[in-house]
Amino acid sequence: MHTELTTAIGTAVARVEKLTKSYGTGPGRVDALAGVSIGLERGRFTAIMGPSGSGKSTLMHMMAGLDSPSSGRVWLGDTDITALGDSQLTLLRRRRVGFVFQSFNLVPTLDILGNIRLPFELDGRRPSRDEAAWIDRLIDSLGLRDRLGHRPFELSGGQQQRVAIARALGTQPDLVFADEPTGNLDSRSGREVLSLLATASSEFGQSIAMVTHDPIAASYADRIVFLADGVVADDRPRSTPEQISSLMLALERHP
Ligand SMILES: Nc1ncnc2c1ncn2[C@@H]1O[C@H](COP(=O)(O)OP(=O)(O)OP(=O)(O)O)[C@@H](O)[C@H]1O
Repeated sequence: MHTELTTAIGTAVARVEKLTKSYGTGPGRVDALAGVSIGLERGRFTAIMGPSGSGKSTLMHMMAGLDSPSSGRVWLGDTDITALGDSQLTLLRRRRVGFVFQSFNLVPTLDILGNIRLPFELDGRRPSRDEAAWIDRLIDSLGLRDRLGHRPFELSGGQQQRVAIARALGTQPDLVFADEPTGNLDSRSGREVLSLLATASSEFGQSIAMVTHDPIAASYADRIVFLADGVVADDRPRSTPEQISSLMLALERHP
């Protein structure tokens, strides 16, 4: 039993146990998460799906240390992040977590290279030689080489999201959280971004957790965790968009 538990912790890049989050009190109380226990495997691309209001963003915020749960525990690697204070959480997010948002969240006054290097700047250090080589490789594989001196507003949405991906992958974080990363993109740029995320995981072993309600986006993931009403309603290996759509429809009809 003890060995099994140790193994489970060793292979999970992140883990939540009996996680609950409630907003408000009394009759107006909303139980956004009502007892979620899951582990995300290291090096895998996991999608978190579910109808609107099912608790996806809440779960992501708890796992990324952006908000604290009402009860339960969250581990990133073997760090119990529910035990950390604000300044420790800030450092953890900066060093061990990467973020890709629907709205790109690039800094408009910095050029593309400045945006990609921002996590290092915030950490008060320059990339090491190996990290600089890795960033260089990302710049080429994301097709950003001839854009480095441009500002974000000069780039298309798809290009901006590629910058955000380079920024998130640059520090080789334990886990990259992607929140509806294709929500603001046309379908072609969206597919490109999804392929890049899938490649980051399959080729470079980057662990990724993506929140989405798009079955096509979720079909790029190795695993799909379905939430409904704040609990895990289903948990599937890689599936087709059609299979994912019918599961979503069933959840929306019979939550
Ligand atoms: N700050 C808050 N105050 C009150 N209620 C909240 C707050 N944040 C979320 N909720 C509620 O918690 C529940 C889960 O919200 P959450 O944003 O996690 O869902 P979601 O699955 O991400 O939805 P969507 O797909 O629409 O973004 C919803 O009922 C929501 O209204």
